[in-house]
Order: sequence, then C-alpha cells, then structure tokens
Amino acid sequence: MEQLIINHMSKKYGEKTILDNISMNMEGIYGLLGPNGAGKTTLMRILATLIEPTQGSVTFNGMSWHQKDEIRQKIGYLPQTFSAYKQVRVFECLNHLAILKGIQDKTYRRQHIDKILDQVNLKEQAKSKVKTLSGGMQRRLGIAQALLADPPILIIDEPTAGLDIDERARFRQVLRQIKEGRLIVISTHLAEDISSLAQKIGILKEGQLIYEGFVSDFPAIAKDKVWEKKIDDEELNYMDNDQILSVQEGPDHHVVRFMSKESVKQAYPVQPNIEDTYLFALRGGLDV
Ligand SMILES: Nc1ncnc2c1ncn2[C@@H]1O[C@H](COP(=O)(O)OP(=O)(O)OP(=O)(O)O)[C@@H](O)[C@H]1O
Repeated sequence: MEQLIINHMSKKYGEKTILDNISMNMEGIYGLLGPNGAGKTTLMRILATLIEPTQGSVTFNGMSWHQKDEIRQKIGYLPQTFSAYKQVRVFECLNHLAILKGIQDKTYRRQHIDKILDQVNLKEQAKSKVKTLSGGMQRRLGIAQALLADPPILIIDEPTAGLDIDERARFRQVLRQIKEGRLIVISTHLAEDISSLAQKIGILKEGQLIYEGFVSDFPAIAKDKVWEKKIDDEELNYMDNDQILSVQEGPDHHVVRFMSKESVKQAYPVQPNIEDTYLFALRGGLDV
C-alpha cells in the first residue's frame, strides 16, 4: 500500500512557527482536518514540493522528498484555487495540459482523457467551455488535470469549499471512484467531508497535530462525553457556547447536544458522531 511518512516536520516563517514538529503516517484516503489558519495549506504545499520544510523529513514508500524530480512525477496536486483556461472547452483544456505533461501519442491521449472525464463525471461537458461549468464541475476538472499523469499520490486542498450539498456529494463520489491503488490526501475544515470517505484522519490545530488515527476509532475518544438535553430558550441562552455541539430547534423546546466530562442533570449520554468528536478535540477535549 502507498504510504507517506512525515517525520518531526516543522515549518517556520521568520520567528513564526506554522507547523510544529508534526509526525504523520498517511495511507488510503487521508483526511487532514483543521480550522482556518491551522496550517493545512502549508502542509499540502510542502507535500506538493512547492515549499521546503524548515526541519524534518517526508518519505513516500521509502523515497525521500529530496528526490524532487522523481517525487513530482508521482504527485497530482489540486490547489485551493484552481483556475483553468476559461475560454477553452473542457476536452481541449485537458488535451493541452496532457501535451505539456509529455503525453505525445494522440490516440492514447484521447482515450486517456475520455477515461478520466468518465471517472470525474464530466463526459457530457467535454465540449462545454470551462467558464460555463459550475463550481463543483470546475473542481472535478481540477481532479481530472491532477489525474492526467496517473499519479499514485493525490494532494487535494479544501476541495469542497464553496460547493453546495449536491456538488459535495458528487465530489466525494468521484474520489471513491479513483481511490484504488492511490494515496489521496484531502484537507478540509468540514468533518462531514471525510467521515464517509477517509480511512484515516489527522487534526491540525495552530500548527500542531492534536490527533491522528483511523476514522473508525475516532468517536471513541469522546465516548461518555457527549450528551443531549431538552431545554427551553432561556436555558439555551445560559449555556456555555464552548460546550454546545449542535442544537435542534423546536417550537416549544430545543434538543441541545453538548460536551461534558461529567454527567449533567436531566441529560442523557449519546453516541458521539464524527462532527461531535472533531469539535470535542478542537475544544481541548483531548487535554488531560
Ligand atoms: N508565506 C507566509 N509567510 C508568513 N506566514 C504565512 C505564510 N503562509 C502562511 N502563513 C501563515 O501560516 C498560518 C497557516 O496558514 P495556512 O494557509 O497553512 O492555514 P490553513 O489551515 O490552510 O488555513 P485556511 O483554511 O484558512 O487556508 C496562517 O497564520 C498564515 O497567516
């Protein structure tokens, strides 16, 4: 299985530490979670070999990141803002990028692009101008360009930002279709993006890795610490916002889901889901 190992890596800009001594072991579909400013994009740019870490190392299947030329051939990268040639048609855009990537045989190139368009569900848009695509379709075109060289590693930065619920679901479906034999690293600040997709997650907060593990094991860290309670408006106003995970509003009462390390009167414990657990971890729930 493809494996990317980050070992005691730090990144500083001047005196400012952006990534602080992080070690990660990435495989399968790996979800990199963290709030805005946590350092996700910086980490993704290091993985895409665009910037250098200040300290530490990265290896892919034992190959060092210092072997830049070899590593770059193995990486497909989709940055947060991918701007394709707006005036050209989807097929032409990919055809041009494929030529730049050195795919010379015309027949093979056409078949390869057709296959990729099918995988990212853009076959019907092959002749559409790029500027006419929806936000979700443009992201999928971004995936298509990242797939041209058939890379074993895909680095995808905040792929679902700004997409509506339907486009997010389509995007996830595309990732499921292309995951075979690949390591896919996706950064996001939405736990729902990775809960049904990733096998493993890492959580970054202020440049530090506060959790890494398998998604299936993740909710166990908030076990017995997530509760629900029926409350009215007044009680809701008095609740500590740092405790509240979600609120289901009703006409005369609300059901509030909240975190607490101790039992609370008239509240009942519930099974934490991925979103609950992510908030629990971000709000210091893992601290002893
Ligand atoms: N070139 C740079 N020089 C100085 N500081 C930087 C530089 N690039 C990023 N930073 C800082 O590093 C921190 C992490 O930024 P980064 O973009 O990696 O976070 P992020 O988790 O991807 O957040 P977002 O989702 O908002 O992009 C921020 O405080 C940012 O201001």
